[in-house]
Amino acid sequence: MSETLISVENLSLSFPNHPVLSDLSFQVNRGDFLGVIGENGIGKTTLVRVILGQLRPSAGKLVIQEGVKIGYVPQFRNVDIEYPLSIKDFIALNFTGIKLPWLSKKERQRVKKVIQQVGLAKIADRPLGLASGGEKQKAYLAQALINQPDLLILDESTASLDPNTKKELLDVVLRLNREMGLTIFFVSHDMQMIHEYPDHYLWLQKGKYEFGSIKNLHNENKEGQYV
Ligand SMILES: Nc1ncnc2c1ncn2[C@@H]1O[C@H](COP(=O)(O)OP(=O)(O)OP(=O)(O)O)[C@@H](O)[C@H]1O
Repeated sequence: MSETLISVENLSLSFPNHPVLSDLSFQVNRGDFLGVIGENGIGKTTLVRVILGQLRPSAGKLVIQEGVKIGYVPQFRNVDIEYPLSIKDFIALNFTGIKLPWLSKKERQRVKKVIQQVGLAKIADRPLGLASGGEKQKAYLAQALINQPDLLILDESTASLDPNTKKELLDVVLRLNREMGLTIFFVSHDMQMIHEYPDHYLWLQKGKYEFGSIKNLHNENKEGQYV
């Protein structure tokens, strides 16, 4: 039986006078690639914040298996052209539990490894400020991988990237999923990407939701976009 990393049971969450998530139940198993879709304001980021422990459900529960490490890739935001750190140094910023002001040999090897995994080896010494949008987003992805997470959350991480760059980033994510068994929680508006990459989907809708295998996501919605 597959190992459950996140188990959500009858979860509801309301802000004052504003119900957002209602009676939600689903599971994320190790190795899943879950696509989370839904229109603006439906509660996708709110759900991510519950997983990250920043918000408490109003009812029901969300249980994360003990010891599960989470990596988080934010929405793309531009970095100033003057930003002084190299891509490599930027990625190393995310190490947790560093005891020394400089990196150990093991940590340097880890930085090298994630840089290779996301395909930035050739430009690792270039200032991050001079990198393209796609390269910057790969640097954020590498940062999220540095502490060897079990679960990677991508919250609209491909929004505002052009279609080819989006695909390139998701190809890297898919490889991490397939080859290393990294569990993916991919939040997106982009129905086409949801059809193409994930193996499961969670579709948040007003007062209801759908959860299941991607083959049950109806084809008539394939061209739909939630923008
Ligand atoms: N701290 C808060 N207090 C009150 N309302 C909030 C708070 N955070 C979010 N909301 C509201 O809850 C709803 C869900 O927001 P959320 O950011 O989860 O939506 P989303 O699906 O991620 O939307 P988007 O696709 O636009 O990012 C929105 O109406 C939002 O305004």
